[in-house]
Formats: sequence, C-alpha cells, structure tokens
Amino acid sequence: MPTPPDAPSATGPGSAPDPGSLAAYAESAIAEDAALVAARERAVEIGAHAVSPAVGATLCLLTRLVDARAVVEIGTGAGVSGLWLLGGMRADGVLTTIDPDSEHHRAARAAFTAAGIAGSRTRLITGRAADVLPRLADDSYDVVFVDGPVIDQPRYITEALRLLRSGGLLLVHDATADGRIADPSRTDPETTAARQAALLISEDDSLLPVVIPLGRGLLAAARTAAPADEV
Ligand SMILES: C[S@@+](CC[C@H](N)C(=O)[O-])C[C@H]1O[C@@H](n2cnc3c(N)ncnc32)[C@H](O)[C@@H]1O
Repeated sequence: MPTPPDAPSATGPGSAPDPGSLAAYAESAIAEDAALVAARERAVEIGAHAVSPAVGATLCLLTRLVDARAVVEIGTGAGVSGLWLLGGMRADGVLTTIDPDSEHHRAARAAFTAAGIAGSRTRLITGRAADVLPRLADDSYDVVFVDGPVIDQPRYITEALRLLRSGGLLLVHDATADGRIADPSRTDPETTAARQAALLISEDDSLLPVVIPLGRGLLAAARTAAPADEV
C-alpha cells in the first residue's frame, strides 16, 4: 500500500517512489524479515531515515559478491542498512559502523541482537565520522558504505578510498542529493557536495562507478584489483 503523503516515511523525505512506477515495483519486490521490519519501525520513531528495502537488498547483494569480511558504515541509524550488509557478509565478517547519536546506536544494537547477530560481528563506534575514520587502517576494508550527512560526502569519499582494499567496493547512499544532482539550476550546498563526491569518484581511474536509481540514489564503485591480486 502506498505511504500517505503526511505519514512518517521510513526512508526519508521525498524518497517514496510514484505508485505504479518501476521504482515502486522494485521496492515492492523485496520482502523484509521480522527483524528488519522492527528495525525500520524503530528508525521511523527516532527519525533515522533508513535505506529503502530495494537499496538494502542491493547492499546485501553487492556485499555478498565481493565476499566481504570487513565493512565500514558511516551513519548507523537504527541498524536497517547494517542488517542488510551483515546479511551479505561472510559469517565471520565484522561490520564497523559509525554514528555520533547514542540513541541511534542503542536502537541498532537492539536490532542486531534481535536478528541473532553475534556481538563479535559488530563494532559500533559512537562519534563523528570525520573524527573516527582517520583512526581506521589503510587498505583494510572490503566495502565502505557512506550514509551520513550529504554535505560531508566529499571528505568521506576521500577517507573511504584510503580504507578500501584493491578489489573493494565503495557504496554511497543519497548520492543524488534526493535527485537534485541532475538539475543544473540546483546549487545548494548539499547538491554541490554530492556533485563534488561524484567528481572525486569519476576522476579516480582505479574506480568503476555506476549510479543505481533506487531509494535516494545509490552510487556503487568497484576499485580495480591491483595486478598482484589478479591470479
Ligand atoms: C540516513 S541516516 C542512516 C540510516 C542507516 N544507514 C540505515 O539505512 O539504517 C544518517 C545517520 O547519520 C548519522 N550522522 C549524522 N552526522 C554524522 C557524522 N558526522 N558522522 C557519522 N554519522 C553521522 C545520523 O545520526 C544518522 O543516524
């Protein structure tokens, strides 16, 4: 059933696809389990706009394709995207997820526990990504998922490129500033930041990027494996 216009949205303002559109079909094709449904409801209660079901399923798929063991997430929210990422990761994989809001972290912790995720598989770091990311090791992560404030995307991309191993995957949510990026007349700070982030990615010859028009826009970029990694 479509969400009424004045109802709180689980995925954020402006993100509900038009009923009958291909995007609406893509969302309706994904069924979430009880743990995800509960986490999504909690996200609405605390105002932590979660990825849409189709974006979540795409995160899970891509994370599985790179056989991810070590993933960094910027913007934990109530744990909806974290659950999808963990679902795609190896059984011994660890999700490092960063958020300055301790209420969001409490909600995410509860969501991970309710889903039966072992505590050893999640590392919740309460703090601003700009302060935490410089403490994480170079070339050590299979996937970096960026879902914090759009205005900070350029600096997150720079850090993410340092963290990613060759052959790893960079994923940026809200990469389109809710669709505004396509409109040249929009020059507000968020749209400008999203454009700068996209430019940083497109100018990096080691990356193969694509924008996936689901949710608020998911940019996925695979880092080319270094020759020594190609057997
Ligand atoms: C869109 S929500 C994340 C939703 C989550 N990824 C999901 O789909 O379930 C954005 C999150 O970024 C967090 N945030 C805000 N400022 C931040 C910062 N400086 N560093 C990291 N996270 C930040 C907010 O507290 C919020 O939980």
